[in-house]
Amino acid sequence: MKILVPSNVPFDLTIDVEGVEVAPYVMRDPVPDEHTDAEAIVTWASSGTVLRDAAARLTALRWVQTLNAGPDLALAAGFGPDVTIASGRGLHDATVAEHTVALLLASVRRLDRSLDAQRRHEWDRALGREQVREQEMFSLQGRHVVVWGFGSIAARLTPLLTALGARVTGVATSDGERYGHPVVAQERLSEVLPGADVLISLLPATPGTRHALDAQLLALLPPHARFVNVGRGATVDETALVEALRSGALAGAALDVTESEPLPEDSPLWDVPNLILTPHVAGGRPQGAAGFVTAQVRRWLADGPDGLHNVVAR
Ligand SMILES: NC(=O)C1=CN([C@@H]2O[C@H](COP(=O)(O)OP(=O)(O)OC[C@H]3O[C@@H](n4cnc5c(N)ncnc54)[C@H](O)[C@@H]3O)[C@@H](O)[C@H]2O)C=CC1
Ligand SMILES: O=C(O)C(=O)CO
Repeated sequence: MKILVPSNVPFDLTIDVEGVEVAPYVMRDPVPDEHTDAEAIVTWASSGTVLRDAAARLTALRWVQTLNAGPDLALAAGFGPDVTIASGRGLHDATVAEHTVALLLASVRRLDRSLDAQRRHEWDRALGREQVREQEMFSLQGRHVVVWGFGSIAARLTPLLTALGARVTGVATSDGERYGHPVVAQERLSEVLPGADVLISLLPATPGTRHALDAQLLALLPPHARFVNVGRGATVDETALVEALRSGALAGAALDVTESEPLPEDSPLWDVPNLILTPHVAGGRPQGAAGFVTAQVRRWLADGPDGLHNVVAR
């Protein structure tokens, strides 16, 4: 079996399995002609162009292993029906969960205002006084946090939130349990949101989640609430979000992801005062990628597509 593995990633991706030829390629460049007979390819944060090139030229391809938790780019690349796509679900749980907590605390403690004041060399005690106003700053102790798109990352995030004293309601595609946590179906979101202090979205980008958070749902959140998005930007109607933040219908938001990335220079999101932005950095590098891919290769050799974990398309 021949598997294409990127040679220019800043983490260990050594795959050493008997009977497997590892063919290196440079991520962001087209796959070299001598390796277009590969049966499998490992990708990480690859651009759509490279993935589409692979989809068009790798005629023997049967398996795409992305190291991203979100499979959206690989799914959109147009791989044929004989190609199994598996995601890197689980490889980013710790970093994304911690970044989510960082964004949430930054928003509820109005860290953005303190940092602005620091840059101006101002000791802004008004912030301390505003702490007593519910709208501005609050503690997570006893608060209700709704986590929408409850999966692997949410399972890692939940104990961090409960350690801060928050109560977590998970929302998924159907009622039941995910990773040992009870979850409610997305149809019940409108019942849950009026009692939420925080809404965190970890929704993947799928045709069904486009602009899932719209003006109607935003209007259900109480005015002191915060919204944090670490899933995908396309799941939010950004025009409605900006309107809710500017009108005071929503006290604050923190986003690691936006519908267009990089965020266009003329986007209104840059200048909304109660909005914190980080440039899609929650995930960073996958943790334990070499061990994960090696295990996936062994599963593939033993059972083919049926053996793979994290299959998102087949
Ligand atoms: N900002 C960043 O750097 C990163 C962002 N991500 C994003 O986080 C997402 C989640 O990652 P994981 O937890 O690993 O994925 P996961 O697949 O374990 O969990 C996603 C959950 O969302 C649920 N879901 C899908 N559509 C839904 C809907 N309409 N309503 C309610 N629930 C719905 C799924 O059933 C699943 O339980 C990824 O798809 C990716 O877009 C992931 C890693 C890094
Ligand atoms: O893994 C993902 O899906 C990410 O967004 C990381 O960049």
